Amino acid sequence: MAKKDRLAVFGAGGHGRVVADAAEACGWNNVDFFDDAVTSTAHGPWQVRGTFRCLDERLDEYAGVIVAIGHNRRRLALHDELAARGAALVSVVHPQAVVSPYAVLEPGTFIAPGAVVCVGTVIRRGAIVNTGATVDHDCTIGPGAHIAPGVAMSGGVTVGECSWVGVGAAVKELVEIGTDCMVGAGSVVIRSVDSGVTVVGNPARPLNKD
Ligand SMILES: CC(=O)SCCNC(=O)CCNC(=O)[C@H](O)C(C)(C)COP(=O)(O)OP(=O)(O)OC[C@H]1O[C@@H](n2cnc3c(N)ncnc32)[C@H](O)[C@@H]1OP(=O)(O)O
Repeated sequence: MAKKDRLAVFGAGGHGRVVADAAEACGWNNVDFFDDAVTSTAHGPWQVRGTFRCLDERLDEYAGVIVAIGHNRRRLALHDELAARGAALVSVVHPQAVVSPYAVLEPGTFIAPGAVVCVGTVIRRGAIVNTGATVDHDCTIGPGAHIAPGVAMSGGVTVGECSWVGVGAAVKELVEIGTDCMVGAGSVVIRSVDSGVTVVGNPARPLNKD
């Protein structure tokens, strides 16, 4: 495998380490972290090279940049800011993910090991399809959305911007999940979900905390 040199990962948390690990597995040489909160320079096998400002000053040194922050809105905002500054935003697809050649991955997406992305599906910028999640045919996963580990998504599902489908959830075909939604862990979504709503359970219903 030809090595690609060098990748900057913004966000030195747990998700960032998963992305760095996958990046090495798919051929990136020299993976560096940047983070505004983490002060230590050693980060497991990797180094934290500085803050967002440091990254901004060194964008020319990186053939690839990806934002790997768990918070969906923040990840998407930083992705867009880096795009405006001319960063070479890339996707990272683990070699043990299966992605149809007839799927579209926009820049800044992360596809984790064991994930499956089927024909006709579009994964918009900054979205995550996490470990072992399956996204079947003709789905649209919105900008900054997160499909958590083990989700089973049927065909033709739409997930809006920055929504989070929780670990192990199942989503019926053609369901539309709005923007900034939260689908609880293990939920079974059989009806569309309005924007901004959290749903849980089987069948999934809005979570009313009153
Ligand atoms: C690599 C990674 O680690 S990726 C991370 C993956 N993690 C996830 O996917 C987490 C998904 N998050 C959840 O499921 C959360 O429980 C949420 C967001 C749905 C709710 O969280 P909170 O707002 O903190 O709700 P809270 O814990 O207070 O629970 C409120 C009520 O909802 C219930 N509830 C919470 N989550 C669920 C769920 N997934 N399914 C069914 N009921 C649930 C609780 O039992 C509680 O009910 P009660 O009032 O009768 O006791």
